[in-house]
Amino acid sequence: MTTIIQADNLHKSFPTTTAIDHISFEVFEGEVFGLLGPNGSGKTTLVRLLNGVLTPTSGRAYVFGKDVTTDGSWIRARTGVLTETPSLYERLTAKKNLSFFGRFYGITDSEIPKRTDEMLSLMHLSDRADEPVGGFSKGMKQRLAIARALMHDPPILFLDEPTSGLDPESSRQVEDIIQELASDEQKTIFLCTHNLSQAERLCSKVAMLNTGKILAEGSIQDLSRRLFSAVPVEMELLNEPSPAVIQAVRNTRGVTVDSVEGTTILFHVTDKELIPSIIRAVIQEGGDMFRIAPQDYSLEEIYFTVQRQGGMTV
Ligand SMILES: Nc1ncnc2c1ncn2[C@@H]1O[C@H](COP(=O)(O)OP(=O)(O)OP(=O)(O)O)[C@@H](O)[C@H]1O
Repeated sequence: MTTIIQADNLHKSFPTTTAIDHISFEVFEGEVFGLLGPNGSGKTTLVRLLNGVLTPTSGRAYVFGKDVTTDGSWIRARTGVLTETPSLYERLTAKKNLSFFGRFYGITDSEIPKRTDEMLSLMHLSDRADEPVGGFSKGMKQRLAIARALMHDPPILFLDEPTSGLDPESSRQVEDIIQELASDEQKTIFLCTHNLSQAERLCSKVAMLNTGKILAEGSIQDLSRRLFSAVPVEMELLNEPSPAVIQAVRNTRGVTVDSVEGTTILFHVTDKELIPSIIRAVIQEGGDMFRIAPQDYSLEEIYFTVQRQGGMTV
């Protein structure tokens, strides 16, 4: 796995606040990395540091191995940034907006029409290309702003709350685009969001930021394994389980039975890998297994547990 972004004890203080407090993390190529945190936790400051727009007070950060402090313009030529309030020229058409920003990014006049058409098509805006942006819906403006950030074909995209203020349908459309950019175009995506279910759908890894500190970082599976010592499992049988079947589940290593409700046994197991041995034990005792479902912890459960604990203890 190639490291694309690396922060090493990165720290940023303003005269009266510490915005980023000695954080370290890595983002790999093609990842959708979610930066989660409440308002004022330091997300925007971190994006600005990683793009070389702000200088760290101490510590280091590298993008493609280049130091953000000394190689900001080299880095910015390879990143696309969508800020929380994307500024588009309302009186210009979608096409003219993209052409304008394309020129700004140094795309040659001969390449601009092709690139503009590609971007409008990727964002499902081709049929509105010649209309002024002032008449666009919020969702359309947001897709155009993503297109703008992609004009120079950057391998990394920083998206700050890309679906804030959008209705569920437009949000889903933007999420689908983000997913396509990562899977089909191999873009590395750094997604700042408050939206936990969105992060759960999109991100391969998340970092939880609070008052400038990373409280936890990892994939959702990794975080749940580290936070919770057992996986909840629901096992449904065709008929009510016999005492022998219940005992067989109870006797399997790593299992704690919580309750038996009709045809369903609810239990916790210390490791998902023990599930096949539970299935074997039930079948051996003549249980007619109908369904077994290990329940994953949601990102919301993980997030609030981490916030309550003030960080990961393991
Ligand atoms: N230029 C600045 N000068 C002084 N303080 C700043 C500056 N920029 C950010 N801060 C402070 O740093 C902290 C982190 O702010 P930041 O904007 O990075 O948070 P955020 O997580 O992006 O918030 P939001 O979700 O509301 O956008 C806040 O306390 C903020 O007031």
